[in-house]
Amino acid sequence: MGESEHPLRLILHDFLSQNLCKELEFIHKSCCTVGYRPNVFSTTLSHLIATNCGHLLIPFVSIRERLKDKVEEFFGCEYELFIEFTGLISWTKGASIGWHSDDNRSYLKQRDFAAVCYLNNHGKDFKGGVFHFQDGEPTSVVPVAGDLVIYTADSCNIHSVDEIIEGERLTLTLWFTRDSSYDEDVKLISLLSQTLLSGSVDDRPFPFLPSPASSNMYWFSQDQASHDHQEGFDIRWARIHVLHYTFGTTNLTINDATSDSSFHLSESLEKPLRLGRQNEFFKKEFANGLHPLQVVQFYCWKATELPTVNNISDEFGNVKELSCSLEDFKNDSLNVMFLGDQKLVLSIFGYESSDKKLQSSFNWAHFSYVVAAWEDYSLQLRRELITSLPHWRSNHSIFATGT
Ligand SMILES: O=C(O)CCC(=O)C(=O)O
Ligand SMILES: [Fe+2]
Repeated sequence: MGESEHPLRLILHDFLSQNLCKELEFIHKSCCTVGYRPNVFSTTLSHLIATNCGHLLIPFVSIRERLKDKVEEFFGCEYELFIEFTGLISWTKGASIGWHSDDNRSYLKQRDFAAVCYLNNHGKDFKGGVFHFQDGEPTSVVPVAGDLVIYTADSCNIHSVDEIIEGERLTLTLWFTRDSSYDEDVKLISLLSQTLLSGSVDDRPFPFLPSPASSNMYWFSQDQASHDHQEGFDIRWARIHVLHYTFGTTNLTINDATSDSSFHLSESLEKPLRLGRQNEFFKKEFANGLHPLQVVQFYCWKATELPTVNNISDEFGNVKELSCSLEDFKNDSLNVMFLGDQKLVLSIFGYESSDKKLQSSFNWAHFSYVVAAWEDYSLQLRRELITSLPHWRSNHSIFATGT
C-alpha cells in the first residue's frame, strides 16, 4: 500500500502485544455494561472509575499515549491532540454498522481522528465483523488481535462493519480532537479525584473491590426499546454461566425466586454471594456479583501461566477444604441463581467460550491461587494509581509516570 496515496488512513500490524489484548479483554469481560447500539457492550474509563475500578485505568495509560503519538505523527499534526473518548467495545451476534463517518452527528463534530485496535481475531473468536472503507485502499480490514487502524473522522473515511455472525468482536476504540474542551483526561482526573480523595478508602483491607452500577446497566435484552425485562439476561451472570459457573445466594426471598422475575433478581448481585461450579461452591463469600466475575475472568486471562496443582503451596489449601456441595449449605438455604434466558445467553456469549483446556484443569485449589493472584494484581495497580494521580492532577493529563 502506498501510504502517500492514502494519507488519510493507516493500518499497522502488531501494534499491541498479545498480553495487553488479553488484559483488556479481561477488563471488558469483568466490567462491561450494555452499549449504545443493539447487541453491543462497552466499558468506558469513567464507568471503571464509577464502579471503584479506577485502578483498571492503569493498563490503558501507555497505550493511550502511544496511540496519540502515532496519530499526531502520521497526520503531521502541528497542534496537540486531545483524547476525546477511550473505550472497550464488543459487538455480538446481530450487531453491525452501515456506511458512516465518525463525526456524522452534531454532537460528534469535535471528533477529528479515530483509532481502532483489534483485541481478538476474526475467524477464531468471531465470524463476520469485517471492516470496510467505501473508497480507496485498503477496501477491507480483517480484524487480527494487536492490529491498529487509524483514520480521519470526516467524510473522507466513510466506513462500515459487517454484521457479526457468531462470537464477540472486541476493540479498543479512541477518538481524538483538537478541541481542548472535549479532553477526556480532564474529566477522568476530576472523577478520580472525587472518588479517591474522598475519605479513607484505603483503610479497607480490599480497597479495590468492584462496586456495581445500577442493575439496568447490566440487563441485556434483544429489543432494548421495549423495556421488557422478562426477555433478556444479566450480563454479569451470563458471563459466568457460559464458563460453567453459577452464583449462589442466601439473600433470596421466595417471591424473588420465581422464574419470571429475573430482572428483579439481578439486584441480589449487589449483595454478598457465592460462586459455584458443578454443584460445588467455593467456601469464601464474595462482596457482590462483579467480584467473582473479575476473578473468573482473571483466571481465563492467566490460565495458561498457572502453576500445576502440585506446585501450589499448602497455603491455598486442598480442594476439600475450599469447597462445599450445595447440600452442605442446606442450613443457610443457599439458592442457585438463574438470571435470564439461557438460550439467549448462549446465542450472544456462548460461541467457543467453553475453553476445553480450562475446563479440564479446573479445581478449587487453582481457583484459590487465582483469587490471591488477582488480589495482588489489583493492589499493585491501585498503588500505581494512587502515586500517579497527584502528577496527573498537576499536569491535567494522564501519562505514564514511571512509578
Ligand atoms: O470496530 C470497528 O472496526 C469500527 C467501529 C466503528 O465504525 C464505530 O464505532 O464508529
Ligand atoms: Fe465508525
